[in-house]
Amino acid sequence: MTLLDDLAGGLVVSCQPLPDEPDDPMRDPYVQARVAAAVVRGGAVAVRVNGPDDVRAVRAAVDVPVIGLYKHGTEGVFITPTAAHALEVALAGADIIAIDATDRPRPDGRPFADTVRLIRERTDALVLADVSTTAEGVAAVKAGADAVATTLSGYTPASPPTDGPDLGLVERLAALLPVPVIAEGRYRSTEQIGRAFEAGAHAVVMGNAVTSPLWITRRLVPVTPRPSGTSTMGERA
Ligand SMILES: CC(=O)N[C@H](C=O)[C@@H](O)[C@H](O)[C@H](O)COP(=O)(O)O
Repeated sequence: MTLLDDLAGGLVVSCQPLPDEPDDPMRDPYVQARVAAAVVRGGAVAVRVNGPDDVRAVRAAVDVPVIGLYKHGTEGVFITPTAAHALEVALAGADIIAIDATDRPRPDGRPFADTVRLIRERTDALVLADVSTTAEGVAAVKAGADAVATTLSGYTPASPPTDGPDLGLVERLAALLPVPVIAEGRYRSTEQIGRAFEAGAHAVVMGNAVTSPLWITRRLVPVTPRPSGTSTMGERA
């Protein structure tokens, strides 16, 4: 039994501010901890959280596994790109560390397998390999990953962008790998969640569609007759 058994058949909710929005008002560890507490109350079996400050705050607020990552930059390998980032997020209280396991060069020059080894030596955390292709998933398991997630499909040169989730990748990985496969990336509906479990997912991660008021509102406003930015409030001063 590992912590990954706690995730089986469940919904994991990613509690993160928008990465490309420095002014996202949700960018605050206290806020993310309240969001995490709310999704756990709603039935989330685990939460996925970015950065040591948010991981620390969320860890103190919930009693489910915390999947921690540490985003650095927005280009190339940016999800927990180095062993140092991984160790820092483990120290902050993450039970499972999500790490980019694509075959692209890593900023510290250390192969993914080395990072996994170091995490094993220095922490009790499990390793979740974020991948974008089937081959990367297979390589990540060879390198020692405890679980594989489809997080990066659609965000690397090896995986063309799509509107919806990459259910095909979930199916291929689940058929091939001896470790849990976590479906992540652009899940927006109950129907998609069901299809991921049919494809063999161990758990499904949903992010912005649950936890980002900014992201959700920006998708709703364009279908209203009144475009945003037309308030008269500013004129009343
Ligand atoms: C590619 C990348 O950086 N993905 C990140 C991974 O941690 C997050 O930015 C996503 O919000 C999360 O994975 C889930 O989000 P959604 O369910 O909205 O796709």
